[in-house]
Amino acid sequence: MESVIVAIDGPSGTGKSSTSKAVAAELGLSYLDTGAQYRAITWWMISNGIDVDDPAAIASASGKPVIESGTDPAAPTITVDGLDASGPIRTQEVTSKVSAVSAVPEVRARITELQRTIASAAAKVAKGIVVEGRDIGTTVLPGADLKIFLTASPEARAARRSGELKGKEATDLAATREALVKRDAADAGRKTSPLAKADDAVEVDTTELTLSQVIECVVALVEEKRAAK
Ligand SMILES: Nc1ncnc2c1ncn2[C@@H]1O[C@H](COP(=O)(O)OP(=O)(O)O)[C@@H](O)[C@H]1O
Ligand SMILES: Nc1ccn([C@@H]2O[C@H](COP(=O)(O)OP(=O)(O)O)[C@@H](O)[C@H]2O)c(=O)n1
Repeated sequence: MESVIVAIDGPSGTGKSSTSKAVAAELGLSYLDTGAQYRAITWWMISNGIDVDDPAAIASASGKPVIESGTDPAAPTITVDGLDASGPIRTQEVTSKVSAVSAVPEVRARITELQRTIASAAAKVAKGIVVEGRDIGTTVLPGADLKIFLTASPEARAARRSGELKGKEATDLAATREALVKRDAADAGRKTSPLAKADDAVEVDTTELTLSQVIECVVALVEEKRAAK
């Protein structure tokens, strides 16, 4: 069977990671979380004292960290210079600074190249890959076999996110919603490969859907594409 490349994009909290992981696991595909890569480079910048509001400083350091992603959907990994970054990349500090770092063109060029290398390797040696992010369908893999753009209301997304944060870092729903809307605006408003739906992407509004329903819908779309290949 030929390999399949699936691109899943959308704003924060629409269900990209949970859906992508489950679809990849169910169909025996690899999985790549590109947001984790942008978070990892942001974590490295913070840890190395680089001012995230100084795009020139970020650009000149952007080639330094070695970022590696493990693509098993059952146990995805992310390391920076060989160190496990899976915990530190989820802090509120990284979340609040990632949009500034990911808007720097040199950062995007470097991470995009890494993503394309991982996707083409998976297409050669495995059944294919599900890649999730913001610009996968538009910029990273414009030739993907299937492109999905997930959406959901800001209220639903904030409720999902604050449910996750409970017990970890105290935050209320309004603050979560505000931070999320601000990040969407930064991601959609940047010059280089902004968050956007590709013209040929299938849009799925997940506001009123359960996670299982979204997974089922995407699995059906992938199987349809595979059958037509
Ligand atoms: N359709 C859904 N209904 C309810 N909760 C969902 C749904 N999709 C995802 N979630 C939950 O919302 C949170 C954010 O999902 P996630 O997959 O991390 O989104 P994204 O990767 O788009 O930011 C997770 O806790 C996840 O379990
Ligand atoms: N393909 C991508 C993926 C993420 N990103 C950036 O990385 C950030 C974190 O992405 P994420 O997918 O981990 O975010 P959540 O949806 O999990 O909150 C986004 O807000 C973007 O700034 C990007 O610019 N391009």
